[in-house]
Amino acid sequence: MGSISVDRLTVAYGNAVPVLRDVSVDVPEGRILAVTGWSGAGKTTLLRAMAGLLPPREGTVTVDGAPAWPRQRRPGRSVVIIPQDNGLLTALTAVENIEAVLIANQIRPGEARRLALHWLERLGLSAQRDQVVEELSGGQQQRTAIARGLALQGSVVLADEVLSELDAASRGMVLETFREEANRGAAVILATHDAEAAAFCDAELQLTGGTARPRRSSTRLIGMEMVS
Ligand SMILES: Nc1ncnc2c1ncn2[C@@H]1O[C@H](COP(=O)(O)OP(=O)(O)OP(=O)(O)O)[C@@H](O)[C@H]1O
Repeated sequence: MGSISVDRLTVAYGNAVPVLRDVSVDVPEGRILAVTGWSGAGKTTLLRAMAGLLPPREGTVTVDGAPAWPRQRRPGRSVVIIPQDNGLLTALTAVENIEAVLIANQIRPGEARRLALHWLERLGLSAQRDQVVEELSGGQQQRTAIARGLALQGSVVLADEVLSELDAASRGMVLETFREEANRGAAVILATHDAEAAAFCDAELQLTGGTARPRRSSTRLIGMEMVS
């Protein structure tokens, strides 16, 4: 159902030295890719380029066979990004945050409510559904953002450092939901510093270039069939 292909991708901010240089990776449907690397290595940059939010300087990103850039504004929810900073509206409740995004994506209000409640329950947040976000703990906010992203049922799911505030039990639950998403047919990409989470994934793309060593190859891939 979902696949993403990154081919010889180079991304830079303005005229600066590229953050990513010559990165290639394919994530077929049903697979989970971990994107690892030190702070500043370019994990968020890669996910944003995969989502079509940043233009390639060179190379391409292809989602389900279509170019990710320029980003399509047509209705549809093929690529979903769960951002590192959550991006929740703090004055709204957990359920309202999810409903608002679903309704903005052409889902009818009744169905949006049903889906929002389902995903909050799936992430262990039924008791928090009517609490405003600013009253939730960091980990509860992170799980709310994950529930909001998964409720969109994207064919490609990009999760940016979404485990950082979670205890071990919650991390396990979230990884299990990502596995279910992959089993549904999505391609899942998880940027993480967590070695255990990376080991749970089907393959790992380690970014080693960053801005500190821009002349070195940016990628190393562990996991055979994803090498392109
Ligand atoms: N909007 C921007 N404008 C200019 N430079 C940026 C911008 N966003 C990120 N960078 C730079 O790009 C590099 C990679 O940043 P990025 O956020 O992709 O790294 P990361 O691996 O996700 O880091 P972390 O693990 O700390 O989240 C950094 O040197 C950063 O300063």
